[in-house]
Amino acid sequence: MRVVTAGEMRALDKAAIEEYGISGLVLMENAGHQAVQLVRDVLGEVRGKVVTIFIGKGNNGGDGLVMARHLLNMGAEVKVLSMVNLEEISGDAAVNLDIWRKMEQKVFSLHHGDGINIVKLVLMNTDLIVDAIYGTGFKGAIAEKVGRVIELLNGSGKPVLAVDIPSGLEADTGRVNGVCIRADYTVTFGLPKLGLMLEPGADFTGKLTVADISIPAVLVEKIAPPRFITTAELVREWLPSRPSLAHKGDFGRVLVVAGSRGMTGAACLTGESALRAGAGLVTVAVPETLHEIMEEKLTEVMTSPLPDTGKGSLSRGARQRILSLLENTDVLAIGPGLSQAGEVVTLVRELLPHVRIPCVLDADALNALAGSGDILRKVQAPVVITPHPGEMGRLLGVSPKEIQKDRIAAAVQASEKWGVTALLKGARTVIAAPDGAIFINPTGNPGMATAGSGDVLTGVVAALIAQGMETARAAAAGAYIHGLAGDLAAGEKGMMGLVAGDIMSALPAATRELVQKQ
Ligand SMILES: NC(=O)C1=CN([C@@H]2O[C@H](COP(=O)(O)OP(=O)(O)OC[C@H]3O[C@@H](n4cnc5c(N)ncnc54)[C@H](O)[C@@H]3O)[C@@H](O)[C@H]2O)[C@@H](O)CC1
Ligand SMILES: [K+]
Repeated sequence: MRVVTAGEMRALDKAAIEEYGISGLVLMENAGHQAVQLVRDVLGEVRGKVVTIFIGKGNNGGDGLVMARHLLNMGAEVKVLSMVNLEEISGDAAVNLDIWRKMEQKVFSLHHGDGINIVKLVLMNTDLIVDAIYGTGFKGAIAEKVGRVIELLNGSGKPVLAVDIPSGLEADTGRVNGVCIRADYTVTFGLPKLGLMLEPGADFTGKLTVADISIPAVLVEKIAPPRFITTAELVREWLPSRPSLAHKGDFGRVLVVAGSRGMTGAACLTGESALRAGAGLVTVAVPETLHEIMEEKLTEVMTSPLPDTGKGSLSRGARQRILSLLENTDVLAIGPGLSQAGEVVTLVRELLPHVRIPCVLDADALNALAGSGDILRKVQAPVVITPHPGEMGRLLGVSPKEIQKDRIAAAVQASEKWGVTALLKGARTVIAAPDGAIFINPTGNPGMATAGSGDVLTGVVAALIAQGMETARAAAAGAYIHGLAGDLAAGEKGMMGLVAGDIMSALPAATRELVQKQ
C-alpha cells in the first residue's frame, strides 16, 4: 500500500475533484461515513451511546460533522464541541455545519468562556471521543488553549478515535511539537499518511484503519510516488512457492562470511537464520582458528575455514579462498562479527570489486567501508546494505542523530549514491531501492533492540535473495518477516527478555503465518 505526504494527498483529492468530478462534499461524506463504520466496530451498538466530537475549522472538522449526523441518525447521543468560532468554519465543512444546525442540533464553541470546565463535564459522560480538530492541514505546534483541551482528552481514560491523523501530529514527518492527541484508533482517508508510519507519530496513532473515500485507483497509480508500507499481502505475493518436487538446490546457496574471536555467535545466528528463512544450503565461513568451535555449534549449517591472522580474525589473504567459494554460491552475506581489525578492513575493500553475485553487507563489512562507500559501486551484482543509524552515519559521514532526523532521506541518499538497496534499521526500518521505490516496515517491537537481532535479519534477506526474490523486495520482505518473528517471539516471551535466538526460532512461525493466510 502506498504512503503519502499531506501535499500528495491534497493533490489526489484535488485531481479527484477537478479531473474526475467527484466533489469535495462527496469525499467528505465518504470520509465521515467510513469513520462511522469504525465507531460501530469500536462501540458495537451505537444506539444510546454518547459520542463527543471535537472539531476544528478545517475540513477535518467537516468530517467530524458528517460523523455527527450519521451517528445521531443511528440513535447515538452526539455532542459537538468546536475549538474555533463557528464563523471561522468555511467551505465544505460549513455546508455540513449548516446541515447539522438544520437538524436542530448545536455546536458548542470552546472559543469563548470557561471551555476547560465544560470539557471536563462533558467527558465524564461520554463513551467515545472523536478528534476532528486538525487533519493534514496542521503545521507547527498546537496553541496553548487547544493544548489544554487535548491534555484533558488524553487523560480522560476514554477511548479516542482520531479522524485522518491525531491532532498535533505532522503528517509528513511524524514529528510532534509539544501536545498531541494520543489516539486509540485512527481512521485515515484514501492512503495512509507518512507521519502515521514514522516514529514518534506511529506511537500516537493507535490502531490504524485505512478507509476508502473513492479516490480512483488509476489516479493513485498515476500520481502517488512509489513509497509503500510493506504489507502481509505484498510479502505473500513475493514469497517464492515451494513446488512438491523441490530439491534443496532450488532454494539457493548462501555463503556467510562472518565471525571473529568473541563473536562466533554472530556467524551462527546469520547462518542458521538463513536456513530458517528457507535457503537451500548455507555455508558459514569463519577464521580458521574458530572453525572447530563452529563445527560444534552448528548442525544443519555447513562450515568452511578461512585464512586467519592467528588472532581469530580474517586475514587479508582470505580473498582468494572466499572468491573460490563464491563460484558455487548464489548470495554472499558478509559482515556480522568480523571485527574492525585492520586486515578485515583491507580484505572487505579488496574483495568487493571481484564479487559477481548479489550480496548483503552488514555490520563490520559496512564499518570497513566508512568513508569509502564508493567501493559499493564496484560490486558487479545487486547489493543490499543493512546499516543501523550508527553504521549509516559512518558511511555517509554524518552523525547518527542526523540520520535519525530524516530516515527516509538518509536511505534514499545512500541508495542513490551507490546504486544499492539501502535498508536502514531502527524503529520503522526504511528500505530504499535503486529504482526509487521506498518501503517502510510496520512490523517489529522495541524488544528486538538486542544483540544479534541484525545478524538474524542479514541471514533472512540473504535467504530470500537465494530463493530468487529480487534484491529490494528481499530486503523489504526480510525486514517484514524479521519484525513479524520478533512480534511473535515477544508475544510469547515478552519484550524484556527477548534475545536474537528467539527471533530466529520464530522465523518458521512467521513465514507459516504469512503463507497460511493465502
Ligand atoms: N477535499 C479534501 O481535501 C478532503 C479533505 N478531507 C479532510 O480534510 C483534512 C484536511 O483539511 P484542511 O486542509 O482544511 O485542514 P485541517 O482540517 O487539517 O485543518 C487545519 C486548519 O487549521 C489551521 N492550522 C494549521 N496549523 C495550525 C496550528 N498549528 N494551529 C492552529 N491552526 C492551525 C489551518 O490553517 C487549517 O485551517 C484532511 O485531514 C481530511 O480529514 C476529507 O474530508 C476528504 C476530502
Ligand atoms: K484529527
